[in-house]
Amino acid sequence: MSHAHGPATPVSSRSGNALNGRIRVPGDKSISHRSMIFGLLSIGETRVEGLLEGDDVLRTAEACRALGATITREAPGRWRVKGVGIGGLSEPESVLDFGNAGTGSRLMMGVAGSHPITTTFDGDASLRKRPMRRILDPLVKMGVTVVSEAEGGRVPLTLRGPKETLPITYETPAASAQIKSAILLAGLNSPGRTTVIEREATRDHTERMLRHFGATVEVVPNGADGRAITLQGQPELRGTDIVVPTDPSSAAFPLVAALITPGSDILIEGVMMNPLRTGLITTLLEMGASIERLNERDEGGETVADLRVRHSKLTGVTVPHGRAPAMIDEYPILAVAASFAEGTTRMQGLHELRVKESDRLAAVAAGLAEAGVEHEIQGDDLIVHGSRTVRGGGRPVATHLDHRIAMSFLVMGLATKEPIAVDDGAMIMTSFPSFIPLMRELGATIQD
Ligand SMILES: O=C(O)C1=C[C@@H](OP(=O)(O)O)[C@@H](O)[C@H](O)C1
Ligand SMILES: C=C(OP(=O)(O)O)C(=O)O
Repeated sequence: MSHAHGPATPVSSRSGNALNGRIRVPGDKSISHRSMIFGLLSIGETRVEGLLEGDDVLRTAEACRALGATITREAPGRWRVKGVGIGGLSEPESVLDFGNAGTGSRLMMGVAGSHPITTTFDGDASLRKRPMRRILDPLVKMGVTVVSEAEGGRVPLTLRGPKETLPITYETPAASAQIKSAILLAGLNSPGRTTVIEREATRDHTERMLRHFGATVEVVPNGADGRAITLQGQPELRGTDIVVPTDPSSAAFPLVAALITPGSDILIEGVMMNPLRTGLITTLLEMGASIERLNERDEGGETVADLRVRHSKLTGVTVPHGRAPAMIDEYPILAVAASFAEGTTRMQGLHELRVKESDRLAAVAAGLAEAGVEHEIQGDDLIVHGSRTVRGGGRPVATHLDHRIAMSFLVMGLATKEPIAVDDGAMIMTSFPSFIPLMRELGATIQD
């Protein structure tokens, strides 16, 4: 598998073996990005175990270096970050290139934008299409100047931070942990209290890590599903140890592969079970999946469990919009599971999928069409009419620089009558570099 920015790498998968064995997927991408960022903003040394060494996270590490951190890799997954502390960032000498990474770029806009330096952000063709207004709007309220931006508030864009960042109270316009986190990270370099109000709770890794590094954060409920998060600005963050739990969004691929491949019985070790990340498991259990949570324990401040997953007869369900934040990255792979379920699965309210690495609603629908799966898009709902046997075949699925589209359809091909090809597997490097070897270890037939 080539580097994420090399030439397109076609990959295909075919059915054959049942999946068996025991694997551990890499560290969580959200926590890995944040480990580098909090390391940069701390005084002293942060030691990280289990860092995801995917392209997205490596870009964030590079950006943290450009802003003054000293970062060393001691062994696979074991990294050290010597920080400069809040207020101590230096102006980068060149453009910060975030590649494919929405999380890295958006969180770092909050970090760098809140410092009196000028910083330019850029990325690949996918990142250049993604909306950044959602981050720029609150940052402008905090006193940040948008020196330049590509049309429609996109990268490449340049920010200049104010002498003193203003604290704000801000209700996020979309259920997005990236918006919330960018504001809270900017609030770190502001003298007052910064409050983010979310109508629906999103992943809380930033809040947890703020506390872990010594900041004071108050979280109060807001309505039935929301939260108000208040940060006291200008704390002294102290470097600390982080053990990165494994990524449930990566575990989702072998998990669904085992559910749809007859005869399969696998164990995925130590998967993070943060309740704001387990919407896919909730949904699959409702569909009749055999997933056992074994040996629950604490790792690095998060509950983790070993998941035993067996081939299962799935049934279609309705997935309410309110569950979307807890499984936002898992809809492509859920659509694959739904293709093999008896009956109809209706996934409601997926507008945020349109602004990911690709328009995931459109990309999933196009892939399902190639594989002969009946489906519809109604407004922001994706409806999949499943069947216990799925044809597969068709032309190579267009992945549009989107790792999750690539991995989802490679998983599908493990259980279809005809093989499935994707036009480019290179982007898998952004979040799950060991995807193909791990799947092969379980017995999957994947060719690149
Ligand atoms: O904060 C994070 O680490 C992430 C938040 C989500 O994005 P949004 O905030 O855009 O929903 C998710 O899709 C992304 O993979 C990681
Ligand atoms: C949406 C994703 O990531 P990001 O926004 O960081 O590019 C993802 O990994 O599915």
